[in-house]
Amino acid sequence: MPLRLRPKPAEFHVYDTTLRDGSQQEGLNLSVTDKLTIAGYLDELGVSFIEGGWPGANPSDTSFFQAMAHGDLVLRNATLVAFGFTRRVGMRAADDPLTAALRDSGAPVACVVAKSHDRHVEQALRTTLAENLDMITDTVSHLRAEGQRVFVDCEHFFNGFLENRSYALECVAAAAGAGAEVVVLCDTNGGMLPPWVGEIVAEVSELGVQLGIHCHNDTGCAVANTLAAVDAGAMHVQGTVNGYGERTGNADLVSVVANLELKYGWPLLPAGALQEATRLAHAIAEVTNVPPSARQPYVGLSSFAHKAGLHASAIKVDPNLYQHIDPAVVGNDMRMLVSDMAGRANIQLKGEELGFDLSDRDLAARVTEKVKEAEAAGYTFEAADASFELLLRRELGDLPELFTVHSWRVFTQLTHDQQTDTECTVKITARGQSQRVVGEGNGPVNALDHALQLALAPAYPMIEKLTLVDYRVRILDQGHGTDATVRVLITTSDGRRGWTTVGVGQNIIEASWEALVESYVYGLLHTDARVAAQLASSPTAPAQPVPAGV
Ligand SMILES: CC(=O)SCCNC(=O)CCNC(=O)[C@H](O)C(C)(C)COP(=O)(O)OP(=O)(O)OC[C@H]1O[C@@H](n2cnc3c(N)ncnc32)[C@H](O)[C@@H]1OP(=O)(O)O
Ligand SMILES: CC(=O)C(=O)O
Repeated sequence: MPLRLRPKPAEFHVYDTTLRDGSQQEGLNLSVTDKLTIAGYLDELGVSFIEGGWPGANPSDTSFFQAMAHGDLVLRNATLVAFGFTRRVGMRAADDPLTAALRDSGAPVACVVAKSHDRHVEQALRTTLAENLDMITDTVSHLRAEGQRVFVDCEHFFNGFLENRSYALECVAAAAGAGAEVVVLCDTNGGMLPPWVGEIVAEVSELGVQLGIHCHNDTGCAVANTLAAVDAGAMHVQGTVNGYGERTGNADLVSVVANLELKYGWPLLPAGALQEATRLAHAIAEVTNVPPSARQPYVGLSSFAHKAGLHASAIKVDPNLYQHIDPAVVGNDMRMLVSDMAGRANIQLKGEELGFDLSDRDLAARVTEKVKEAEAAGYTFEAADASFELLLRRELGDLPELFTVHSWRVFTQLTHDQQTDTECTVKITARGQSQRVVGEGNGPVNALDHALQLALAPAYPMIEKLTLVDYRVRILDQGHGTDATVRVLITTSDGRRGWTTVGVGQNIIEASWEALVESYVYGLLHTDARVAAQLASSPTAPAQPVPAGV
């Protein structure tokens, strides 16, 4: 059925405010270097405008604009924007130091935030409605006369429109009349819903002014509200990468753009740039140090992860049966999850992903059964791809015995000087060499890890390159207190990539040991040249082994 879609306007702006509104998010703090790095990524993504911050408001924003003017980063796609507010009450724009900071920022565009809600003018600015209109006109005219392009963000526009429609419209008209290229209608408190935004934007469009939209996500509708505004005539969308921003954040610009490119069919970014969206969104998250949400639309780790057996069985026939787009279009990947909800198809597809042929229905059914039994006992393979591969290899008879553990023991004591020290003894045979080794550590897992490494190093010297990088414990049967069953997930790295293994037990040390041993077995299989050669000569060797990542 053909859907109603607005044709792309002749001019359309993708405006990013990650560096300004995004950095208003609680816990998100950017240095000048961070800002330059993020600006580089945004430019690579190909947004039309990058709002760099508020020059004059704080030293790091001022320095950022100085660094940009100095050529520390040269933008290839985007135009830099400096953000600020209208001149102060009772001043001339030409005399206001913050207007001067905008003018002198070196940015070709200034985005000026203006009050457009009468109550805000009277209560927050504590001035008259007429003075606020003059502040808008004076500031925009001054900056235009000084040669800057000007956009105006009308703060609290939607609430203002609902309370005093004619005044809100007067603010838009004043901005446009003074030379603002785009007047951006802001849902500053984020309380709007798509039908309201659509209706109001359509009505404001009648002024014949180029309109933009800036939405916050307080109703969970920031992206939907942005699209409603676009449908009603907006030609400029503001948002932030990963939806960063004040309170619940801003419209996620990647979702907005992906929707417009892929659903509306509007080319907005340079050719090929959307395919970099997942990489760039994650790279930006690395700089902001805010863990990316796995469930983020389009670019999240789970955006194309399939868990349910029914889904996988259809995906085996055609991935599009359970996906709204091809993940590659946004640079993401389909992932098959293995869990107790898996059917044969999940296991076959996951096996294929790892390079194993599980087309044999009986074999796939056997592995599925094993997975379900293990998951019922508390194991989880969704988060532990490496343990799933080992389970698969065991079932295929394709797991050589790399070492035999005869015994292990852990001993923690409080010393006379009130320190605890922990010692672990393991007895292991590896490549025909039997050893009894003692490892020390600051706790039992650390000591087990040291002892295991020491015991394996003579037979497998490369084991020293493997490091435990993450350790997570979870109680499975809450309410059992200290005799509960626990699940341990361990992530190990060889310096280039990581993998996760799982152990389960009523004894936390036993569960840790299991996960630890699995992590070293997996590590040796994938990093020790002699083990790899041994595997390659095995009759059930996978066609092209693909290491599982974390
Ligand atoms: C909706 C938004 O998110 S807009 C972006 C908001 N971002 C920020 O506020 C971050 C950067 N802000 C700052 O560093 C500071 O607030 C500054 C430098 C801008 C101003 O600092 P101060 O001079 O100490 O003022 P303060 O922050 O306490 O109050 C804001 C002042 O601006 C006035 N003001 C608010 N909006 C506007 C506006 N659109 N135009 C002109 N003046 C305004 C307020 O009435 C208040 O005036 P007052 O000092 O006479 O009370
Ligand atoms: C301008 C802005 O950030 C807002 O109104 O939310």
